[in-house]
Amino acid sequence: MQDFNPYDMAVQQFELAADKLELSEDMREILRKPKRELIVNFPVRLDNGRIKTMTGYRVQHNVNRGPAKGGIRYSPDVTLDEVKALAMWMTWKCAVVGIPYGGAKGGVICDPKNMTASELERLTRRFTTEISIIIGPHSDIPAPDVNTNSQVMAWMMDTYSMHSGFSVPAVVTGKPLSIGGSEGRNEATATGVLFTTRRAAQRLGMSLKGARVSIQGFGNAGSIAARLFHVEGCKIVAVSDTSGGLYNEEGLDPGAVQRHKLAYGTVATYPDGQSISIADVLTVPCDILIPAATEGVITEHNADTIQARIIAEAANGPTTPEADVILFEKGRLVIPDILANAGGVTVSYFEWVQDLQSIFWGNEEIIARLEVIMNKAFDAVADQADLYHCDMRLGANMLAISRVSEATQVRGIYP
Ligand SMILES: NC(=O)C1=CN([C@@H]2O[C@H](COP(=O)(O)OP(=O)(O)OC[C@H]3O[C@@H](n4cnc5c(N)ncnc54)[C@H](O)[C@@H]3O)[C@@H](O)[C@H]2O)C=CC1
Ligand SMILES: O=C(O)CCC(=O)C(=O)O
Repeated sequence: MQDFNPYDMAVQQFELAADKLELSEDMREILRKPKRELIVNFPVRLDNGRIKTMTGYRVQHNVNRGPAKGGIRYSPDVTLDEVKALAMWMTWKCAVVGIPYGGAKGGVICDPKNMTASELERLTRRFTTEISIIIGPHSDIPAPDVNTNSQVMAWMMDTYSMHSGFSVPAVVTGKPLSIGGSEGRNEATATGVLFTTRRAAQRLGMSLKGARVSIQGFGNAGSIAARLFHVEGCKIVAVSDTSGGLYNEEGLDPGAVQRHKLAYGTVATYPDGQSISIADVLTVPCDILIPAATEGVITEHNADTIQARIIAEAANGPTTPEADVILFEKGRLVIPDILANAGGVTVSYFEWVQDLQSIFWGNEEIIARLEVIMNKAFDAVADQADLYHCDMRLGANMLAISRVSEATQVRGIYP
């Protein structure tokens, strides 16, 4: 894993699709690099009175189909190349589900688990000020990602609004409902994973009732997926977080596991299951695997041992191109990240539209609209994959890249 570079991987995936599309070298030159990369170093006062200089990034990959859109992550592991990869994947994701955005992503190198709420608030407010030169409701709209949540979005919205002199709710999505957030956004990523998995299961003639599900990562995407798949009738046989994994072939109660995590900080010590390693969660006997943590976890070293029939990528970039080849040869159906987890950004789009109009929709309407978009995108990607006899990642990337390339072409390139 030492040499793993998410941006190299994203470019490799891009070139595979560009080759298949016979995309011109000129167009590749435009699409392969991010449009803007902002690096900010900024001081944050810690609770002990000391100042720590933090480094953060905001990268806008492409804005030809609309304003840049994408989450902000807080983690000690954030790098510029990771943010560049995530921004590129956002461009393809928005194109594949047909919402009018380009792609962006942001991140701050920090250790949020060892920071107090007031330190995180000061960090967020200062970071927002630093990147306010490129974000805005019509230019670049952040959202939550790893280790950020609706409270962080509220601080971002408030800080941006303080500088504007009036409230600008549409500058971020994933906000609390009380300040212009949307019904359904918190559950949206996992809901989209469920909708696309349902569609995949239908294609395979597989029932979700009683299907065994293993989930890596138990945060926003993973824990809510556990709940929704459980309600769907699936058996959640394994879960994990950074402290370890847990397996129970009879099925875990996601609500009880979540309460345990809230009380003890991890799922790994939940008593009603057998402790397994973080790596084993990917390879336990199951029908559906949901990587919902981080990049580069399914590689040529473990792809062969994955038993799931469907791999629904809630996480961004969990599977390397080498692993994709193995999984395809073994007949595993991978629902690629830019499709499987696009429910999050789709409901973010609904939130932004509602904020701009100051008219708000009910949860039922949100879910119904989301299902239409996810099903349509799934079918388009599956048809593309069938047509080109390739896996769904290549199908999704081809579809997305052709849409972005068409928008770029039609807008014209200044000589
Ligand atoms: N939150 C959202 O709306 C969206 C999130 N995603 C992606 O989903 C993934 C998870 O994001 P969130 O759930 O929002 O983050 P989160 O911060 O709420 O949860 C992340 C979870 O992953 C666990 N984790 C991290 N590294 C791990 C590892 N190596 N092995 C096992 N567990 C590990 C953490 O302990 C935590 O439980 C990320 O790839 C993110 O980019 C994608 C689309 C939207
Ligand atoms: O909701 C959004 O705008 C973006 C969420 C995100 O960062 C992602 O889809 O990876």
